[in-house]
Amino acid sequence: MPFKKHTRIEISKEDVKFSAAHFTIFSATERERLHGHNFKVSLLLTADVGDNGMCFSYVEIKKRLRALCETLDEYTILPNASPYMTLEEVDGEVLAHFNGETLRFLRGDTLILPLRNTTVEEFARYLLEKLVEDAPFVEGNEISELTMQVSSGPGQSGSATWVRA
Ligand SMILES: Nc1nc2c(c(=O)[nH]1)N=C([C@H](O)[C@H](O)COP(=O)(O)OP(=O)(O)OP(=O)(O)O)CN2
Repeated sequence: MPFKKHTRIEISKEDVKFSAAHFTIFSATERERLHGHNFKVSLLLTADVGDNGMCFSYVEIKKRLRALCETLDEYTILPNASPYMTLEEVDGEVLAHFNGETLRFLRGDTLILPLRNTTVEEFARYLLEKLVEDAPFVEGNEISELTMQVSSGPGQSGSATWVRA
């Protein structure tokens, strides 16, 4: 029976992470208070194994994951696609309007991302989409599946998966 051999590479290193402040919005009227996490980022990758017994050096993956984490590190992260909150930038501040109140943040401390919420599942989707944008990396290494996982603490995480069509 014909079959194709794949290998799975997992990168799950303590220093592949980003520290950020956020608050999860649960409904039009309910949210958490602002708080922070060290969000840990892991990647599970499926690719073909070459005749040299390797798919490709996972150093390349770690380099990209660390670079992606650096873009999110040490910010208050706000979603600009929330169904319940609107953002506006005024005089060097970001004003977040939610449920009749306004939260104010210094623009320089804030990262506004195309997310619906600042949840682990949305962070995972965002980071996966950023990684897959690197077509030479994905195409060049015959990667067939990628699963990006983001954890807000031990025992809780969200993930997003991309499968080659
Ligand atoms: N589906 C999701 N639900 C929740 C998320 C999320 O990202 N996706 N996030 C939160 C909160 O932001 C919070 O940071 C995590 O919730 P909490 O359980 O309070 O986290 P702790 O690290 O304090 O875990 P403990 O079990 O309380 O130690 C909520 N929901």
